[in-house]
Amino acid sequence: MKAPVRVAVTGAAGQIGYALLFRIAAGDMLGKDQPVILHLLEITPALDALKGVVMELNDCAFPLLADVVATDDANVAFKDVDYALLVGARPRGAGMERKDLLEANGKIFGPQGKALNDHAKRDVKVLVVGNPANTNALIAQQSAPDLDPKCFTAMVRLDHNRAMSQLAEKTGKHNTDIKKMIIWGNHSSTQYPDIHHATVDGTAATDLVDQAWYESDFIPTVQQRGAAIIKARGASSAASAASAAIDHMRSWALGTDEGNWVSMGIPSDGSYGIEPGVIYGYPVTCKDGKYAIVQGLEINDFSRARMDATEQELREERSAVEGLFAK
Ligand SMILES: NC(=O)c1ccc[n+]([C@@H]2O[C@H](COP(=O)([O-])OP(=O)(O)OC[C@H]3O[C@@H](n4cnc5c(N)ncnc54)[C@H](O)[C@@H]3O)[C@@H](O)[C@H]2O)c1
Ligand SMILES: O=C(O)C[C@H](O)C(=O)O
Repeated sequence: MKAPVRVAVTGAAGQIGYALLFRIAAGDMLGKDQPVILHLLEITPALDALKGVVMELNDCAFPLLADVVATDDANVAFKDVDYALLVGARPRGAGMERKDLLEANGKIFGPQGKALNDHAKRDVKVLVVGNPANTNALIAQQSAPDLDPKCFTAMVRLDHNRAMSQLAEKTGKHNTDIKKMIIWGNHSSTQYPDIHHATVDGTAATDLVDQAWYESDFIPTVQQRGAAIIKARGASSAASAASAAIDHMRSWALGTDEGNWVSMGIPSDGSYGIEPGVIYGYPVTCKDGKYAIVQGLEINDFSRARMDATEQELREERSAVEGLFAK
């Protein structure tokens, strides 16, 4: 049996937390041979609710769950952690854009970035889920000067999965037939779901669907899917968000499949002409616990305009939060 690894989850008593913890403890994220110690962070008023979640985790008698730490202190929650899923943040309501949450949520991520800087393992893998995820990840990263910026990522995997599901439905195929989907940019309504490199059961996706459907149906459906779920459910996505978080971390830790890639929000290194530093959705392959941007893809004018628009939004969000980077 492997030695246990430490996995921090913030907002552990929230909706996504409730859909996430039990799957991590069951081995869905890091494998059925990897014991985990869960470190659960909540705000003080939610500690009673968190106690109930811990009771339920214990009641599952998971073979892989080695221990649980439940706390309202980020310094305790991030002590020696190998993985950190930063979920704890307010969700948006109907009629809001995710960036409207920056004021309420941005201030959470400076102190948490600093606590990760001071206490986490030096190769910690951080996934920010709390919205607006890309810019919150930037705040955390900028507040952790002693950690490699590559430790910090934001979730666009839910968008990636949504895009695969839409394309599968349209072409009458299964999700598993879709390869090489891309979500470029921000987890927001400017994100650019790009099918120019995608294949469906080995055939180029662009040969199977027409431009009108791509432009006027597929792209807006994927961009607006979060809002559509809020409208239908009266609450933001939770189980699908938790599932995407599991997928993101599993790909990063255990690797991507040969001949395929996934989308991750990562600090831009300037690839594809994107402003260095902003946390931008890119196609990546993962191996040995590291991700690498897929290079050399041909970008046409249609894609370029959309990649630039979502980059512009990320630059604007960055300008709005520079005061929130913790020293
Ligand atoms: N990136 C994505 O694809 C994606 C998808 C779905 C939801 N989200 C976002 O995830 C976040 C959480 O959603 P939810 O539905 O679980 O919300 P929720 O309100 O059900 O739960 C959030 C939890 O976070 C806790 N919390 C608040 N501040 C905290 C802090 N400083 N430290 C620790 N915990 C804190 C709250 O007490 C609450 O229990 C929201 O911002 C939502 O918009 C992102
Ligand atoms: O849309 C939201 O606010 C929640 C989440 O980011 C989603 O995409 O479902």
